[in-house]
Amino acid sequence: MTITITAFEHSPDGGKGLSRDTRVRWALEEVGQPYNVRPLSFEALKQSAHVCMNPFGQIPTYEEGDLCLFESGAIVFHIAEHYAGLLPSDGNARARAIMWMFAALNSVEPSILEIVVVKFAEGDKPWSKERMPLVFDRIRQRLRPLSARLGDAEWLDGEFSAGDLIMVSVLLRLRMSGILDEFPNLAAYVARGEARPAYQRAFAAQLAQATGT
Ligand SMILES: N[C@@H](CCC(=O)N[C@@H](CSCc1ccc([N+](=O)[O-])cc1)C(=O)NCC(=O)O)C(=O)O
Repeated sequence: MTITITAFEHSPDGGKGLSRDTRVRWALEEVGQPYNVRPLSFEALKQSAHVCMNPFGQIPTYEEGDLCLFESGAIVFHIAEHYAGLLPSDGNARARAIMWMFAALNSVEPSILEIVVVKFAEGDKPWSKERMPLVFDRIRQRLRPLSARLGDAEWLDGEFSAGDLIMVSVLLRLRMSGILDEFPNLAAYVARGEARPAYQRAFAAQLAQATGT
């Protein structure tokens, strides 16, 4: 069945791959599933035609037959559940891969998103300058144990999985902050994710979308 995802018509990052459709594109590329994209303007995001698919008026969404999903983590999980290549067949290994998806979204991403809050939502507040170092320290409190756990392994738990896909896409948001470079094994882990042909194809597709090329 035809798969259609939504993405920004023009991503504010100019195609750096930071918007969350990139992780869905990546998952679809990893499992070899073709997909269409419905690009949306910021105005269209808030229109009823889209809000009926995502009550928060955001991208990405995922349509396949009469299934309609929002929430990039849930979309990647659905893809991983229904197409081979992102979750191990062994039951315990599969459960651990899903555990790492949740860890990325619930234990690591929130502290990283605080950077965006301080920069864009609170940038004009007198206290935002002193808040940023606190945000950075809370991110380090998450990256330290993650770095220790990964050690010199290639991926978080054996073969590359949806858990790594989500974790790498979460850590990519740190690129500009410089914090990732304080943890060389995490920086190398992210680079391994970016070097995957499926990621390269996903990145190229979102860049072409963002730049209209
Ligand atoms: N939890 C949801 C969050 C979805 C979400 O944040 N969507 C954003 C785009 S990805 C987040 C994002 C946005 C922009 C950049 N950037 O660098 O320009 C990076 C990431 C969106 O639609 N924003 C428009 C709105 O809320 O009105 C999910 O994972 O799907």
